[in-house]
Amino acid sequence: MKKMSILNKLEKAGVIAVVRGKNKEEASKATDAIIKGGITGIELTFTVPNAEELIGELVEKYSDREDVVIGAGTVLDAVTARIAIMAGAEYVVSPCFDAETAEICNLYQIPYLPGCMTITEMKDALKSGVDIVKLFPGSAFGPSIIKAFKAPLPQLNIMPTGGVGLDNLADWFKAGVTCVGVGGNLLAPAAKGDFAAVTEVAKEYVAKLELIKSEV
Ligand SMILES: O=C[C@H](O)COP(=O)(O)O
Repeated sequence: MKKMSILNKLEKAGVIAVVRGKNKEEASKATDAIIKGGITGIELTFTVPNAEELIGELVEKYSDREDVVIGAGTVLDAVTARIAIMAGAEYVVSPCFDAETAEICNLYQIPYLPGCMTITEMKDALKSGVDIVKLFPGSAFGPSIIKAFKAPLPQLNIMPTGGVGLDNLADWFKAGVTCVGVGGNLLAPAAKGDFAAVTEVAKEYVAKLELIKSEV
């Protein structure tokens, strides 16, 4: 089943790179640099101008890479979700939960990862067929919150995003998250045009993740 396969790829990727950029070219080069560094989860955000074009290009470019999973981020409504899905996005991420976006993702059997901060939002997301919630912003809580959320909702898969970096990666995974979203801490050199540095930082995340997974 395609949806399950995408969810499995997200879990296996562990780190999902939240790609922003001032234009399509910067975001494209940053994505290539991240994948070159070994990170296989890409969330191409709709704050990038013409994001849907780039999603289509990236899906095509990495079509022979079974491990690479390319989704759309900062999707605020169902119209944008449909545009992203038609462009080839394999999953959809929002900063907040939107029931209509969940419906359109369910229609096409595409995983929807909405931003949630409360038990009520998480419960509503689960009832709408969501498989992984994005705890956003993760920096507002910290890893210790995972145990508290999972006490009443042990079935919840959580992807914290916002403030996740090399310094707290292990703590999040030890707390029981399914995967994490990482933006600024990974992509900072891209804004200065240093894509080789992005690759090096990505390699550090991959190495750390391997170590964490061998310990968890
Ligand atoms: O939507 C996600 C955020 O933009 C990523 O947050 P971050 O840059 O703190 O990792």
